[in-house]
Amino acid sequence: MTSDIRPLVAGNWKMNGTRSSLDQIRAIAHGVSGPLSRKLDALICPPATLLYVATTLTVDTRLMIGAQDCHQKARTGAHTGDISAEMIRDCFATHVIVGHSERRQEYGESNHRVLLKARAAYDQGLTAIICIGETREERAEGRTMEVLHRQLRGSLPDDATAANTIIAYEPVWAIGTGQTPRADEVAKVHARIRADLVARFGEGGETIRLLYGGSVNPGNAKELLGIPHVNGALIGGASLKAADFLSIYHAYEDILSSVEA
Ligand SMILES: O=C(CO)COP(=O)(O)O
Repeated sequence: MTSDIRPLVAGNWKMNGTRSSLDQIRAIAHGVSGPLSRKLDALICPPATLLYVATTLTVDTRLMIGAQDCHQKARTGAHTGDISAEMIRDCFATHVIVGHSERRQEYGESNHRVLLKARAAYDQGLTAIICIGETREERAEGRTMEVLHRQLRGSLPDDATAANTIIAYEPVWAIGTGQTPRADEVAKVHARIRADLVARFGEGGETIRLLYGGSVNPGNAKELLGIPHVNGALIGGASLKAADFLSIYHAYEDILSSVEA
């Protein structure tokens, strides 16, 4: 991690969570509202069905709530089944994930569509968490950096800033598999993403948060989150249980105190 960027621990609940899961949201909100919250942000992205109730439950806490996707049209229209950035804002959510590999794969979302979705998020004052990542095949062919460069160039609007954008590097082969890249590989990729952002956005690119996602769990969090240029995590499975999410969140206690020492 880089000491001058405030880290973020974020959970993506994907297609999980019903009303009975609200206890987990409550417990997470309680757990992230202690002294560590002065140095660290926390976000949960529940399914859209729980969005409004989740923001209502967490209104006076340090836990932020985000959505998992939005339509590329920011406000309203004839798009059956879709949710707009305006609707997300109307639920008092502050963030939205766009371009997750599950959406890129299941719905054929292109880089350009992801860019339009990010713009829709900006239009409504939301922070877009833009996901990029290589597949197992692309990695095996040694094309990781090329793929990430193309995704970054194609998915990020020209007016991306540290205030409206977070990048999540999620190797597709690491999602839900229990496999993660080695620490030196994550370090190399994040350094390249940072360099890419600085080349395009200048000084503004230096402070856009870079999250790592893919099989982050309480056992590997300290190692992954301590890597240079890793400014937090986007957690899938391990964010569903408050105890696991909070254990990852608390991995930052040691990391932040060693940075300060
Ligand atoms: O896709 C992810 C978060 O967006 C990562 O999922 P897992 O943590 O379950 O591997």
